[in-house]
Amino acid sequence: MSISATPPIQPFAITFGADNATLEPQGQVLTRRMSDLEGLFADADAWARAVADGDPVVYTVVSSPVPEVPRELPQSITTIQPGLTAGEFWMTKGHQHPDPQGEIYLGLAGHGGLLLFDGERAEWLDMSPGVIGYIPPGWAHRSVNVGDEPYKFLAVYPGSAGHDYGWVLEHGMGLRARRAADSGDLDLVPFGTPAGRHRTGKP
Ligand SMILES: O=P(O)(O)OC[C@H]1O[C@H](O)[C@H](O)[C@@H](O)[C@@H]1O
Repeated sequence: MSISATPPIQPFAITFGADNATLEPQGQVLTRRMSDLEGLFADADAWARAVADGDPVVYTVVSSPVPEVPRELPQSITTIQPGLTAGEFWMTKGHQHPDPQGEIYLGLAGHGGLLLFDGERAEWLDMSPGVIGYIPPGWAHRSVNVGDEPYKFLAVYPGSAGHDYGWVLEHGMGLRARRAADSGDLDLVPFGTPAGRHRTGKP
């Protein structure tokens, strides 16, 4: 069942399906394909090839029926597929809240990271099942799947926070999450690092 409640909302329970990270009742479902992530990966040519080569689903966001309106507290479960685009881990678009308000994430499955950027400082929170990541007001945030399985997390956020995607296109996110070619480990590199290069300048 997919519904979207209208305020005033009556108290209700949502059943969380742990196996597939489902919500019942369920609200909107958002699907983001590679073509929706234009301008976000360091290697624009690799991004364009991935779009041409099937335009894969990178992540989905399943919301509860609680709407994004002032004073409500919507929730959603995001599932990011595992993948790499020219060595850069698949990720969400990332956004800033136009109305600076906090948000919490809870890791549910897989291995991910929460990249936070306030315009000057960047922080990385390692996310796995059971970890709560806190996003303070004023920090843009992007989630990244750094594992080989789908990374799933629950988000709870103020309904009036909003999503500013232009901020990330303008300011970047401070860091990029890459898979090191030699070790296969997570390598966080400065945001402006050319695609295919490491912090040390190695090819
Ligand atoms: O909005 P994106 O940057 O694409 O991130 C995907 C989603 O992540 C979390 O679930 C947020 O709470 C959602 O509001 C957001 O839509």
